[in-house]
Amino acid sequence: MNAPLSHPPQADLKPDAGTTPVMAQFLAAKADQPDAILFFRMGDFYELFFDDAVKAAAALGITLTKRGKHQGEDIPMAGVPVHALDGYLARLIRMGFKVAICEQLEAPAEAKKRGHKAVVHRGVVRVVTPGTLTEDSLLDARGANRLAAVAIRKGRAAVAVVELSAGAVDSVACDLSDLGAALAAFRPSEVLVPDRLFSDETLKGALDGSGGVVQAMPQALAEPVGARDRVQRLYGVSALDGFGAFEEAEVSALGLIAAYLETTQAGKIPALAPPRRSGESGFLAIDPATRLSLEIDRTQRGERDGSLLHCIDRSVTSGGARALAERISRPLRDPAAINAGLDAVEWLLERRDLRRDLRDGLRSSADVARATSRLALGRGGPRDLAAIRSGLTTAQGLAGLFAASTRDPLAGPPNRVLACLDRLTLDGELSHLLADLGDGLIEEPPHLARDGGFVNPGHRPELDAARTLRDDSRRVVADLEARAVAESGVAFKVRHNAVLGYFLEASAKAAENLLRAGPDSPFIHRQTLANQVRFTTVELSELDAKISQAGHRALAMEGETFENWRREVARLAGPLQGVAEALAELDAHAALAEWAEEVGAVRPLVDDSLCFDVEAGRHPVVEAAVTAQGDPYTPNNCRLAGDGAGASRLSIVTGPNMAGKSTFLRQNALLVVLAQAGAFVPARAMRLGVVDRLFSRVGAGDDLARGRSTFMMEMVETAAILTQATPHSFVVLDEIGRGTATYDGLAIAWATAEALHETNRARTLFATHYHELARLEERLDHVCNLSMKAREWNGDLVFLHEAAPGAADRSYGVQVARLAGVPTAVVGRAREVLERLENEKAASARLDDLPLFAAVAEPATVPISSALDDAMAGIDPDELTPREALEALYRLKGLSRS
Ligand SMILES: Nc1ncnc2c1ncn2[C@@H]1O[C@H](COP(=O)(O)OP(=O)(O)OP(=O)(O)O)[C@@H](O)[C@H]1O
Repeated sequence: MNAPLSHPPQADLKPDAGTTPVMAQFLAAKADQPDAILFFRMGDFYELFFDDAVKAAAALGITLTKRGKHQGEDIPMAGVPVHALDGYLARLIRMGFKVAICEQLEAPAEAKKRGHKAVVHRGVVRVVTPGTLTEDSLLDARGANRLAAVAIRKGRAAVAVVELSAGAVDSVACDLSDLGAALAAFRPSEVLVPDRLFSDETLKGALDGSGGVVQAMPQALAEPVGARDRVQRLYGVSALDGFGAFEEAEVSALGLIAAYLETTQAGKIPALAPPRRSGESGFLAIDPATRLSLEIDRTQRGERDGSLLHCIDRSVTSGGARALAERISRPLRDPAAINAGLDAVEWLLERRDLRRDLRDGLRSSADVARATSRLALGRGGPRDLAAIRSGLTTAQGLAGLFAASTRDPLAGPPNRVLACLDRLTLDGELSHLLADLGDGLIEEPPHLARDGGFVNPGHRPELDAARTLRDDSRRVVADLEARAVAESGVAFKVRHNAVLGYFLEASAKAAENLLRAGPDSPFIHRQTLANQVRFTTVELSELDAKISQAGHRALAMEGETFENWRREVARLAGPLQGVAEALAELDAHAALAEWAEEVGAVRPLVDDSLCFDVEAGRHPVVEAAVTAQGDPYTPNNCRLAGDGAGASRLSIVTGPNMAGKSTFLRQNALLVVLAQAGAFVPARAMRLGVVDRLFSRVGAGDDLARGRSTFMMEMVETAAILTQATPHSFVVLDEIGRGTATYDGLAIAWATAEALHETNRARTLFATHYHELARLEERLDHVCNLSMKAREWNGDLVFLHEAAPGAADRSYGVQVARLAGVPTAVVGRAREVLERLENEKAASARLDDLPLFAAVAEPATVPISSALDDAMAGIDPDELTPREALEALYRLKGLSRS
C-alpha cells in the first residue's frame, strides 16, 4: 500500500512564556494542521519551522537555518520566496506531502491600526494535496486529477470521485469484488479510506491497483447520517434525492469527499456538478492487473508514451484529451450507448471538411473547465477569464459551423453531437458574460489580478478617469523635474520608492548648497544616503498624494471589476462546465474520427450477442512501432462465440517464442476496449457481443513489494478470473502456470482452461507453451487450436505472425536462443539435451493415461458465490444488535453444509 500522507504530530509544540506573538500564531495554525507541512506567510516569504523546516529542507534542497528559541532549543527554519511557491509545492505534492498554506489575511498597515505591537492576522486558506490541485502549473493538462473515496456498507462497496479542477463528481456502487476495477478506472491521485478499512486485506489490492496516495480518514466521517449532511451542505441542498437514490456506501464515500474538501479548501465551496451515478453494469469492468497488462492509458512502466491512449490520441485541446482518456479508461457496456458514440465518430469521419474546421476552431479555445473551477474557488486570475472568453467564442463559432448540417433532415448530426451543440448554444446569461468579457478584458491579460492593467480602456469611464489622472500626473512630475533643475541649478532626478513616494534626488556634492539653504528654500530635505541626498517640494508631495490616490483608485476599480466577473463565473459555473464538456466531447469524437481515417479503422458492430468475430485485426500500438521501423504488420482474424455457435468458445494459442502470441492476445482484448469505448477498430470488420468484464493476464511479474512471488501473483490473478468471469466476459491468458515445475504448471493450465470453458463459459484466448493443452480440442465441445506460424529457412526461424488453425508442433525455443545471440556452444548443447528429452518423453506414459487428465468428466465447480457467501455479504456487524447478531449466527449455521 502507498505510504499514507500523515506524519506523526509534533508533541512538544506548545507555546510557553518565551513564545513571541508571531510564533504563538504559528503554533496555533500548526496545531490544526499536524499532518501537513505548514507554509507560514511572512512578507515576501513562506517560512517553515520545526520539523516542517527539516523535512522540507531535505526534500527541496533548501537551506535549513534557525530562528529564536522554543523551550530552550533552537527553532529550525527554512523559507521559500512567495513567487516561487508553485514550483516547491509541485515537488512536495509529488513526493506525497500534504501542504497547508497559511496566508496574511490583512495588510501590515491594518494591523498597525490596532496598536504598535499588533500581529498581522493569519489563517490557513488551503491545504494542498495530490487530489485537490487546481493550478495549471501543478496539473497535467491532458490528464484528469482525481480525488477518490472508498466506503463499504452492508456488504456493498462504493467509490466516489471528484475532479476538482473541472468540478465533475462521479459515484459508483458495486460489489466488493468489483471495487478494484471501479477504482482503477478513475486512476485517482489520492484515495480517502475510512481508517477502519485502512488495513483491510480485501481492500488492499484495490487500493494498491489504484495508483493513488492513500489517505486514512476517521471512520466517524463515513457514518451515513453525518455524511449525508455534509454532502447536502457541499451542494447547498436539503436532500440528495434529486440527484438519484444513493446507496448507503455511496453516501459514505461522498461524505468523506465532502469532509476532505471542507478542510482542504478551508471552507471555500467549489462549484461541483451533481454526482453522476453509475452502477457497475454501466461500464466494462477492467481490473487493475488487466489495465496494467493491456497498457490502456499507461505502460507497465507508468508512462503515457507507448500506451493505447497515447497511440490513438489525436485531440487538439487539453479538455478533449481528458475526455478521450476517460472514454478509453471506462469503456461502456450498453450497446445502445456504445453505438451512440460510434454514430458520432462515424458522422464526423464522413465529413472531412467539417471535421477540419471543427478541429481548427477548437484549437483556439483554452481550458474552460479548469479556468471556471479556479475562479469559482477564488483562485483564478484575469488569464482564466480570457480562457472562458475563448471557450465561449469557440462555442459560438461552432454553433454557426454546424448550422447547415443541423438543417439537413437526412444526414443531420447524430444525437450525441446534437446534445453537444445544444450545450454550445449560449443562453442569454452566457452571451452577456461573453459580451462583457469581450468588451472589458484586454486581449492578453496577466496571470494575476493584483497589479491591474487588464481592463480595456472605455469599459468603465470612472476607471479611465482615474487612470488619466494617474498618468497625466506622471507627466506633470516629469515637468516638475525640469523646473526644479532650472530653478536650483542642481541636476535633480525625480525618483520613486515605496517609503518616500516621489522625491528629488541629487548627488551629495551637487546638493551641498541646497543643504545649507535656509528655511525659505522650496527644497525640503528628506534623506541623506552615502552618495545621494533626497528632497521634496510642497508641489511634489501634493502630486505624490494625488498620483498614489488615483493609482489606488484605479487598482481598486480593476479589482472590483475582476471580482464582479469572477462572481459571475462562479454563478454560471454549471452552464460554463456544460460548454467545456461539450467542447471536450466534440474534440474526442473528432479525434477518434481523425485517427480512424489515418489508420483505416472501421466501425465495429456491437450488439447483445456472445459473438467475437474480428477480420484482419491489428494491434494499434505494435503496428505503429513495427511500421515505424519499415516492417509490415500482419493482420489476423479471430473468431470466438460464447455459445459455441459457429465458432469455439476457447482457443488454445500455441507457437514459437517471438511468434506474436502475446501481441495477438492483447490485440483482441484492445479491440474490445476500443469498440466499447465507442471508437472505431483497426480491422477489416468486427462484430462484438458486448463484454461485461475483460481479463488479461500476460506473464505475471514479481510483486516483491507486496511479498508475493511471480507464481503466487499469477495464481491470485487466475483465482480472480475464475471467480468473476461470466459468459459475457472476455479473457486472455498468456502462459498461465509457467512459473512453477512443468507438471504442476501444465496441470494448473489444463484445469484453468477447462473451468473457463465449462463453468465460466467466457470467450477465452489461452496462449501456452504446453503443447499438451492442444488435446483439449478433442475433449471439449467448444475449444479450437490456433497457432502462430513460423518457418525454418536455411536453419533460421522466420516468424510469419499469422494465426492459423491447428496446434504448433514445437516451440523452437532453442532457435530463438540462437537468434538472441546465446553462444553457439550453449545452443549446440541445448539441442543435444532437447533431443534426448524428446526421446524420453515419447517413451514415457502418454499424458491421456494420467489420472489427472482422464478425470475431467466432472469439471471442478467454481461457484461464483454460494448462498452462505451471499448471506454473509448482507451482514454488517456494526449495524446489528446483540440479538440480531445471534439470529444471524443461527441463520448462517443453517446455510452451512456442515
Ligand atoms: N502481427 C504481427 N505483425 C508484425 N509483427 C508482429 C506481429 N505480432 C508480433 N509481431 C512482432 O513480434 C514481436 C514478438 O511478439 P510477441 O511478444 O507477441 O511474441 P510471443 O509469441 O508472445 O513471444 P513469447 O512466447 O516469447 O512471449 C513483437 O514485438 C512484434 O515486433
